[in-house]
Amino acid sequence: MASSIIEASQKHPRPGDRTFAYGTAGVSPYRNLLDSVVFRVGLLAALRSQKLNGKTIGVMITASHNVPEDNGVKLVDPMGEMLEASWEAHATSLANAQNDHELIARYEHLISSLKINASTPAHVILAKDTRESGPALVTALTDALTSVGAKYDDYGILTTPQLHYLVRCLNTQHPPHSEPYGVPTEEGYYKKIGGAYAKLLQGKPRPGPITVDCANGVGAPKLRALAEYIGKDTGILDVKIVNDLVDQPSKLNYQCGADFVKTQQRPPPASQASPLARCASLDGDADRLVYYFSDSDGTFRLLDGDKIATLVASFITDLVKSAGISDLKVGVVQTAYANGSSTAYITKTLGLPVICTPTGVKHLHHAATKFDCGVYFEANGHGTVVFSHAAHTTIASHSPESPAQASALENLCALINLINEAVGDALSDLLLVEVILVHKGWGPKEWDSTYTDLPNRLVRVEVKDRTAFKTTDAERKLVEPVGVQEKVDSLVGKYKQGRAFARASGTEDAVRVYSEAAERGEAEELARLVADVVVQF
Ligand SMILES: CC(=O)N[C@H]1[C@@H](OP(=O)(O)O)O[C@H](CO)[C@@H](O)[C@@H]1O
Ligand SMILES: [Mg+2]
Repeated sequence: MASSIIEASQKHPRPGDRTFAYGTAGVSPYRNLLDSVVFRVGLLAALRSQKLNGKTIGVMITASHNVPEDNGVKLVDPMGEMLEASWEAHATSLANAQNDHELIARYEHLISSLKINASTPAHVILAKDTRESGPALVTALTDALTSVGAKYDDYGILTTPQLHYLVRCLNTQHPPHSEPYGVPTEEGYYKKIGGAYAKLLQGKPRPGPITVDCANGVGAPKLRALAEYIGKDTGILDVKIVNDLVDQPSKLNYQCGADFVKTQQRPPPASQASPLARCASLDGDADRLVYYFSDSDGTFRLLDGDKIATLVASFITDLVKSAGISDLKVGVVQTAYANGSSTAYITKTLGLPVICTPTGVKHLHHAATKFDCGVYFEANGHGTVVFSHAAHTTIASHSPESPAQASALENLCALINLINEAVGDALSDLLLVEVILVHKGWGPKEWDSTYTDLPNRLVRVEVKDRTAFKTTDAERKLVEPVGVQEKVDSLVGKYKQGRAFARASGTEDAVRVYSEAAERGEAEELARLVADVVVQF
């Protein structure tokens, strides 16, 4: 084994003195440096599969919303979740081995310390987004898998959530799973969520046209395929796709996409919709979604992950109640970046519990499993709903006592099929929002008016050493460097409805400062002052 790994690894040498880290979004984003990392992540994927008795592990090659020249890689665990946190360090360890000798030593150390039976057959599935560097990185990955004798299936170009879906389907085909999550094919994905969407819209008015900005990425062909599956003639998914230049890789995420819209607080130039028309943007690998529209007076209105979370949580709460089910706990999970107004709306108006976790969907996902119906979204539009085992069995075995309850129950079952429980999924979330707006009889303005966002500001601060910034309380308070938090607190105290925090980014070499206040000018000022404090330290 060692000799075949070395022989393959020699084709994917480690570049100079770079240090890689497996973090919030896998190893990402890196430019031209990822070949050896992907090779080594491939070795780890096979080990992960062997450790879990041959369960299928996913490898996705993408750098999401980042610039086209970057790329990244992440692993998907058997139920479609992010790689278990304790294994991130193993990925980092293999990625940073200085030479092949050290690589083999670390690989063999993992086998012995994790008690892996090296003769267990491994199975890995892989996919990539539309980046130009994708095919070469797939070669690095498959070279690694071949060198350790792992079986693999290459699914070509997919959205990140489609790969998560496939992993979950493949690992739920047999007992102890009572039924497979779905058919493990791309078509099976469209059939499952498209079918649930059509069911939820039966007898309802059509949603009307929606403009979807696909960030010039993989979302464009996949949304088109989904719309085709749902059927043009049914007229229930009338999408106008913009930013679909998939054959021009340099356009990926350029002046478009969910991250552009959220951070710039403006529509992508290519998305020209009339006032009050629904618009949405996906990111480069289609796991984030934001909505927006322009008001009658032309003002841009953003409906971000917080607005999606509140919409979904309120709909599920109503549906559970209408179905006559009383013992399911619905809750929402957010991060510190959630707008304070959304948190107040969830607790006070919707009467639901909220959990705040550190940034990164793996934290949110995990916390959401504490509820029967756990709705989680990052403000940037990445999120989904997870249903507990109890929720699945209660809903499946519930006997309705009236036609109204029966219809609510049917909708609840269809809703579960519409939602991608494995991971936040822009295509599934898009259909989900469309369904809810139809059921509520709302346009984007009614949805937007549920609560008013507090003016806020997010700034990126360059510092010498971001690791000096250590936080507690779901990243809302700094414990190091000592003394910074007191300064932040005294600034925040001066602003009406003021809130601010600073934390080291997990994906970029910077500290992020977030602020909110009652007035726009105050939020801006607060962010600036907190950023000054950060720079001083
Ligand atoms: C403020 C913000 O949007 N942070 C993003 C960003 O994390 P940072 O740790 O802030 O760099 O990238 C993560 C991965 O995509 C995403 O989960 C997170 O929400
Ligand atoms: Mg993404």
